[in-house]
Amino acid sequence: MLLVDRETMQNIDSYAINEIKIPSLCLVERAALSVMENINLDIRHSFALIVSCGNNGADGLALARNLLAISKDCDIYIIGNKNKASKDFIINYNACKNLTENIYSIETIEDMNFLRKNLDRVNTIVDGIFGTGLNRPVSGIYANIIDLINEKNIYTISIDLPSGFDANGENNYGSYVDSDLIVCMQILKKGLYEDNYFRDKTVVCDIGLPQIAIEKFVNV
Ligand SMILES: NC(=O)C1=CN([C@@H]2O[C@H](COP(=O)(O)OP(=O)(O)OC[C@H]3O[C@@H](n4cnc5c(N)ncnc54)[C@H](OP(=O)(O)O)[C@@H]3O)[C@@H](O)[C@H]2O)[C@H](O)CC1
Ligand SMILES: [K+]
Repeated sequence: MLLVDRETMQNIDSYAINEIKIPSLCLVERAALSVMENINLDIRHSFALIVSCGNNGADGLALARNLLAISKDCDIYIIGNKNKASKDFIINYNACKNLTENIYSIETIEDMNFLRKNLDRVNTIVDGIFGTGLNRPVSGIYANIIDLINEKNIYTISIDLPSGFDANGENNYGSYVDSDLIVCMQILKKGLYEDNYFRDKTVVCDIGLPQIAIEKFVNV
């Protein structure tokens, strides 16, 4: 079984993008579509996509775009500073803005109260807050939102990793999303494998990272 830690996954991603010249946006699109393939669209019609502004969030917004394209009901909640957003996030955000008005920034207590109420409209939450970029304990509004997701007991899908969970399984960063399904990109992250509570909920999906990029950093 092929496993990677956070740093190795980041090396593979960046080698594929910077050396092999695979457009990052294509990987994000594949990631989004791989999540979509794992959603039962016959029963899931209403979604809350909760994202922050990195590429885990970009995957979430690309998924929102694809769900909106087939007329699914999507509320998009954004945490963090959009001025620091990744370019793949911004591209997908601009498209989402043209497809729905239901996009909300979550910054204040009032925003949190709105989120608490509005989440009851949906039967599916998509967690695109943190993936392999998580590198320190989760605090403030991020921790509050993760706790709220868990309180709600709504079916929740995490993109790549449950937000707040350390990809390496070494650090306790505080709150993490207690997801029902984890759609992990390309290679199983070590932390997910080592704990069968997470492993049993995880599917691993190919997003088109070439074998040559993987073999550069992992003994296959
Ligand atoms: N091109 C690619 O690399 C692809 C990645 N995929 C998906 O993207 C994520 C990884 O994306 P990345 O942008 O590297 O990071 P995250 O989105 O996981 O995190 C975003 C930023 O959040 C900050 N951060 C980290 N820890 C915390 C914390 N505890 N509290 C607040 N903020 C935090 C950090 O930025 P700083 O500058 O603040 O350090 C992160 O950069 C990967 O998991 C995949 O889902 C695509 O799937 C394919 C292409
Ligand atoms: K996530």
